[in-house]
Amino acid sequence: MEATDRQGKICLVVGGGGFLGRHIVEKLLDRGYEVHVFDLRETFKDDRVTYFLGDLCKKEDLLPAMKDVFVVFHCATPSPLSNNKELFHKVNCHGTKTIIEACKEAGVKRLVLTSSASVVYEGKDVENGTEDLPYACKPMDYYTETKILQEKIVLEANSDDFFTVAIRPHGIFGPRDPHMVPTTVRTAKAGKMKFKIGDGKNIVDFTFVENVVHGHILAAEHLEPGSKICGKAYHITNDEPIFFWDFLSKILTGLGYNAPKKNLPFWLVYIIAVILQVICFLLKPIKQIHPTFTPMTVSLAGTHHYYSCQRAIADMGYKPLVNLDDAIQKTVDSFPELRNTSK
Ligand SMILES: NC(=O)C1=CN([C@@H]2O[C@H](COP(=O)(O)OP(=O)(O)OC[C@H]3O[C@@H](n4cnc5c(N)ncnc54)[C@H](O)[C@@H]3O)[C@@H](O)[C@H]2O)C=CC1
Ligand SMILES: CC(C)=CCC[C@@H](C)[C@H]1CC[C@H]2C3=C(CC[C@]12C)[C@@]1(C)CCC(=O)C[C@@H]1CC3
Repeated sequence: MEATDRQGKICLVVGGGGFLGRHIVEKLLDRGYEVHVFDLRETFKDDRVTYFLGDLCKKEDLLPAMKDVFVVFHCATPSPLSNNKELFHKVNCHGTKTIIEACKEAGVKRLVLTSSASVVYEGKDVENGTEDLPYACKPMDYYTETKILQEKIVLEANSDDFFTVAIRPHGIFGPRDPHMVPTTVRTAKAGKMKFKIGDGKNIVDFTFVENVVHGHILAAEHLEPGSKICGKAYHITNDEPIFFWDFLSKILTGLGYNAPKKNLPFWLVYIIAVILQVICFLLKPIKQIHPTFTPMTVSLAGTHHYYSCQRAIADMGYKPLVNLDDAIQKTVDSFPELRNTSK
């Protein structure tokens, strides 16, 4: 899309106050779009942005933000590492249906959903997985369960006059990441990152946030009547699968922490995670506990899960803008507050 074509076009980023959302906002502004943000919380101020505070589950909150909007980016979610079944279903399922209703009522024609490559993951190895893989029959957590339902809702809404597409990133990291890097450092500081889970040879995709943003904007600019991307899902990765524990080690050593050297059997850690999950369930009426090591996170740490992005390359001309080594360095440099000062 030419620069002149973008002028006057309004993009709405639902969840634009979050990690990925704010990076999408910044890139849209750089490319000359007018940008609205819709979020529960105002996490930043920018005179170029019109910020709407509200709950995406309420159509009356959404409609004012949708006036004259060219495309909606929906990247809102409750925190993926929480375990609130009701909230996940409310926001990711009911909320997404509400966004679609509001789009149609406001005359918005385009919706780009941030889905997740994890919609096909159920704790077993996925090696160079394509978008044709079936959805997970037994999702490992409520987050994944609702991301599957959410993607189905959005892709099924695609029609001759309402164009939808789902972007499936995997393992997003980068500046202002609230999940990956802070959790890794917190786990290391707690002395729980001394061991690799499994043999340390499981290969995984980690995707730099700027590449995820690039995939989203490419999709929005290809989302036209008759386009082959309409109603489809696309993996967006760095296209550089890496040993999971090599990636974490680069992040940890880059921030001055020791990388795990020894190995623990995968099955042993997984059984401990299951026992922890049962204990947390029994304690729920007394105290909400969110352990870092859950069956899901342990599986992610001990199995292969990397995906082919050939469909995005072929259909949208996607190409990662930042390679993994540069991305890791940019990320480490962006977290001075997480650096190990005790060495
Ligand atoms: N972080 C990762 O590694 C991956 C994330 N994703 C997807 O990327 C998207 C963005 O994720 P992150 O930026 O990491 O999450 P985040 O937690 O940083 O941002 C989510 C935003 O959604 C907003 N939100 C939540 N409920 C809302 C509601 N009811 N109304 C309005 N706003 C609401 C939050 O306030 C927050 O600003 C999500 O859809 C997630 O499923 C997909 C693959 C990997
Ligand atoms: C074992 C351990 C404590 C590792 C520290 C890193 C983890 C916090 C991340 C490693 C893989 C990440 C991941 C996600 C969240 C953070 C990790 C578990 C997601 C679940 C985030 C939301 C998604 O859509 C899928 C991601 C898969 C990878």
